[in-house]
Amino acid sequence: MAKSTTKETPLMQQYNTIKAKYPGALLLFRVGDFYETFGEDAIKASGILGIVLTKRANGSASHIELAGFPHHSLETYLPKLVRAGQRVAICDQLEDPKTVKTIVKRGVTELVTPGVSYSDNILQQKSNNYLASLFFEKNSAGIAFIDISTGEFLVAQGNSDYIDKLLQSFKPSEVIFPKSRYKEFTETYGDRFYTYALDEWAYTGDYAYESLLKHFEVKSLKGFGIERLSLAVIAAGVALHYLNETEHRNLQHISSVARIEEEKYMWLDRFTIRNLELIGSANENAVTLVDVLDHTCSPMGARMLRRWIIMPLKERKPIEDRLNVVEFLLQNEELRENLLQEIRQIGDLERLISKIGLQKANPREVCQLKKALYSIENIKNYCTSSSSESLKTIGEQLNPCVLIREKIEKELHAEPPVMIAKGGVISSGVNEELDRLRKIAFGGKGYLVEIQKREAEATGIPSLKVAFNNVFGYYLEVTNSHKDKVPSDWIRKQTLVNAERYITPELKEYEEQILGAEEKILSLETRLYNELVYTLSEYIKPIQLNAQLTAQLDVLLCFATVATKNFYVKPQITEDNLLDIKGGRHPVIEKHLPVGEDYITNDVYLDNETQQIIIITGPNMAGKSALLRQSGLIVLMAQMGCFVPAKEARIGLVDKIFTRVGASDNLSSGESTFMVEMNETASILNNLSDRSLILLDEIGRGTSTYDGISIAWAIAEFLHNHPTAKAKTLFATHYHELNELAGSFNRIKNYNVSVKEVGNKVIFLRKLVPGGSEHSFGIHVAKMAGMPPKLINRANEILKRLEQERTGGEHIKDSIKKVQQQAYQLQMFSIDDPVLVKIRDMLNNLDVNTLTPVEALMKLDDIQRILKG
Ligand SMILES: Nc1ncnc2c1ncn2[C@@H]1O[C@H](COP(=O)(O)OP(=O)(O)OP(=O)(O)O)[C@@H](O)[C@H]1O
Repeated sequence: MAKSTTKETPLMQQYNTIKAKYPGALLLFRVGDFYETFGEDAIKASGILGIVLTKRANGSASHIELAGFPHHSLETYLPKLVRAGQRVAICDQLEDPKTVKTIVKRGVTELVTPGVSYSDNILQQKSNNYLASLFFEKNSAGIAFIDISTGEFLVAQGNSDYIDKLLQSFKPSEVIFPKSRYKEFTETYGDRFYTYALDEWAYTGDYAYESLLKHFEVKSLKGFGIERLSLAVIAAGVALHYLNETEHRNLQHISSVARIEEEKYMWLDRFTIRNLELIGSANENAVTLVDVLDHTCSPMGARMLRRWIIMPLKERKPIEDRLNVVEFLLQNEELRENLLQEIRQIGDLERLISKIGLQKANPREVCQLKKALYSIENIKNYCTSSSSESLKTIGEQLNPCVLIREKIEKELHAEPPVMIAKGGVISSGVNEELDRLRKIAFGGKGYLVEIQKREAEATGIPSLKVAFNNVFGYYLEVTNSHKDKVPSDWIRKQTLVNAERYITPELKEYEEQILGAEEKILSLETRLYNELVYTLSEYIKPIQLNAQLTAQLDVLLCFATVATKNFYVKPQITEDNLLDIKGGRHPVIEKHLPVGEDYITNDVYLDNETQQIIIITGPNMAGKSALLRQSGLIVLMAQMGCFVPAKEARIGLVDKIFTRVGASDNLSSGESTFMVEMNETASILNNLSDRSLILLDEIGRGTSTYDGISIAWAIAEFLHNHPTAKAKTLFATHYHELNELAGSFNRIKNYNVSVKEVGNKVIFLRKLVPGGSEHSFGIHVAKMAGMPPKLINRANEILKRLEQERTGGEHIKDSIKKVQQQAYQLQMFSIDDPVLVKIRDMLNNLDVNTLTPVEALMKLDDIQRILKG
């Protein structure tokens, strides 16, 4: 902003005072019918919104940048600013400009940030929009998640692994923490979150505790079960403090706070969430599990489905309850259809009731609430009259809130406008004064005709006319021929060529009434409407419960739908320590195979006694990763309460799923990805339990072959010999050397994903069969990738040679040297071809002993490029 050298205008003084109160926020400053931005804000806003940037004088010797848009476009522009990562303070005029002579009072009415927003245009319908508040001490941290658009408020406390996992699962749109902890935060949790750091003073136990007591109007937090979580309480208190700071004061819809009950949910570490591609993927275009499963028909259901996916259960009873309802719904198609039809009518009841709490609901939304409550009543009837105990329980808890439904029905116009200013919101018969004013304002014509008729008769002027103009309002017009009949108390206002215009006290009084009536109607309707919304806000809790139960039903119905669509079966949940999947499929890959290809089903059996660890070898592209992931997904789906893609599945409850995928060297990142891989693997080994499922995909491939084999070997051995936790493990690897493990450890078994060699070709059978596999077929994959035939032939020769040498007990290094020496004699490397000389030199310079498979492939790629010129 250009510095002012002279006195600022009063408007800019007011602007600067307000701007200073909201550091870091872009201030939208209401001036008349526009929201204006100034200085740096204007530069930013014009860039993000593509609106014109102008300059205007600010005092006599300076200028300031300016960009603005009409106030009614706020809903269009605000989301763009917030999505671009801006915190936006909306500054409104707090009094009617018509009623004040000096500068109108202004103040910020809302500070919208990525994590604190309830506008439909900013929020994604199917995802929650969480603000995470984090407070950490040395080894542990407290976290609170708040979604102001739905009223959810959750807290947890634990070590950084747990907090990290929660951040990955809940994907908050914004994370707040104490200012001094910025470095620590990014070091521990990464730099991918939108963050905002707050002053330290808010982070005190007493202040936070008091804020919570005050908000919930309680004497202690015992009722919420969070009293002892001192760090989480601080995080939660600061979350409320932040909402207050962002000018969100009507928070009755945040009606309770709950602890995330760690002991109820399966532990999915962050790699599992990412690697199994549950609700998102590094690759934006990838299809994820939620894309396949989501057949919900309400936004609340869609959001709940996402929560169920990232938080599968680990207690048998609630899982079976869900599965039984899905089974019941599957068997009762008519009920299913009826329920679906009603849920579709309900809309986003959860966010709607939040808006009522925030006093931001518009008349049409209140009308929608009424419709939703009718559907709730129908759902209640369907559920209570069904023969499923679980559905009956849901039905009994649903509350159609008949009293308020009737109140809305009676007081609100059946089809109200979105904006209250349009009028016609409150029905007639609700308020006598409103009815009277409406009669005056809208019944005017009849009244005027009556006056005209009466006066015409009284004066004997048949051509008497009542009309209106802007100069002196309503008047009576008399043609010159009748002028003499005009009564003496009429006041002449205008003389025309052929006529004269008069006003009377009666007309004047009537006119004032009409003009005042419209304004009065608007303010009366607004008052009555606000009173109605206020009454509704007393029903937040039962309506939130309705929303939650409907969402639950929606997800269960969705599970029934996908089960029929995708031929899933009901899994058997047991307390045994085994996994027995027959004919399992990958729920996502099976939906996206090329036309004509079928997904090959596979059996996987694991237990803690005989077959705890399976080493899966097989060529590249055989389907090892798919098999690992499908096993993880089937367990996860079963414990969500969903049917599974298999012929049969017996799932002994799993408490944690860990996934690790060997790092593919990321040369550009500069960090040792192998080191990262080892760190991550170490964290699994420290958190094992007897009911854990571990999926290891090519662990160790990020280093040289022998290192890799040794580490993979040691990990398998460790898992097998762990004194307390016989974690079930699927271990996919390229190293067939690991097949030797089965000889020494009785619970390690070898399997391979089979292929058939026909002549020089490999056909992928994709069946998991007992026994190890002989070789990797990596060269075959190189051929499929289109490498030159000469090169492929040579690679085959080298391979054969190496295998022969190794079976003769020779060291791999020596074998490679021999192969290199022989290379000179081969025709392919005829010395005078400069291209081939270059390739020869490249190969000679390779240190095969430390070469990783990825580097080898990259070298092959280089060679191919050289050959192609
Ligand atoms: N059971 C199956 N039925 C049909 N197609 C499958 C099956 N399993 C895998 N595929 C297909 O094969 C492709 C390769 O599978 P996957 O990535 O699991 O192989 P991989 O053995 O892990 O290979 P690499 O060792 O190269 O990582 C998959 O993308 C999928 O399209």
